[in-house]
Amino acid sequence: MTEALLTVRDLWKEFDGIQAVRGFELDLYPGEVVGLIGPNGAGKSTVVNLLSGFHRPSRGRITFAGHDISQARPDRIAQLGLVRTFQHIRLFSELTVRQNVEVAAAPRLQISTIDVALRTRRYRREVERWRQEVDELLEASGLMAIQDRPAGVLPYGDQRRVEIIRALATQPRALLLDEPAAGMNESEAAALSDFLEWAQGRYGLSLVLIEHHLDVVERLCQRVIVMDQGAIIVSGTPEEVTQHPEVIRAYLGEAA
Ligand SMILES: Nc1ncnc2c1ncn2[C@@H]1O[C@H](COP(=O)(O)OP(=O)(O)OP(=O)(O)O)[C@@H](O)[C@H]1O
Repeated sequence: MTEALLTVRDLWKEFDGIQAVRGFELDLYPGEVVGLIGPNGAGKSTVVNLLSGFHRPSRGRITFAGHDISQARPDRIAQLGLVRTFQHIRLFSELTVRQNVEVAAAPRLQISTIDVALRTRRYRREVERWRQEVDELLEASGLMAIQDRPAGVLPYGDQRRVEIIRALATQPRALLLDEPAAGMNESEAAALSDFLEWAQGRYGLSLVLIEHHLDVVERLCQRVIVMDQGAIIVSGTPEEVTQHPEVIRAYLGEAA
């Protein structure tokens, strides 16, 4: 049987007496898309912060691709291929859309300073490959037409897409998306779902998706975990969880 890419066991996080995460567990398999939903303050972002090294667990064990990353720093975790996006967008606002993506893809260029100085064949080949990868991401995300606009002036939905393709440009094995469709209307959220579906298939990615748009979750996720007050209350297929009485009470009830 295939091994899980990411495993989380008995994960806890306490902030000044608040138990933000209580005993979270996860097995994320290669190519799997798992949704993480729950009302405000349920602990979803804290889980993503713990998995990506932005917070240290109070207790528990996180393993990614065979490495114990429970105490690892964000840059090390990203290097291993576990990459996250943020609920609050972080872009180089002065740079164009294209430059934002190019910067994210640049660390994977296999060239030395000598290659750069002498413009070797290797240099030209690598730069060509780099441009093609960036083109493909811009094309598939629908951002090619606005590639030369500064990222900071774009509408919110477009900035979110730039943030996601910046994450994809690092060629992660797993992506943690914290509310990628936040602030989007229904058609923008549907377009984002199309793009995420494409990206997931193209790169064989595993995804953990925190999302309040349930239509996005239902469409993309094979499995959904529902949190409330720091703990997992239900997990199952999207159909199972959205019909579960606990979920209707804790989450859908609140939304209604
Ligand atoms: N850095 C922090 N310091 C103190 N308390 C925090 C911190 N981060 C989160 N919390 C608390 O932990 C709990 C869980 O918050 P978290 O942001 O993880 O919830 P969430 O499910 O992501 O909510 P939302 O959907 O509103 O983003 C909340 O009570 C929150 O106030």
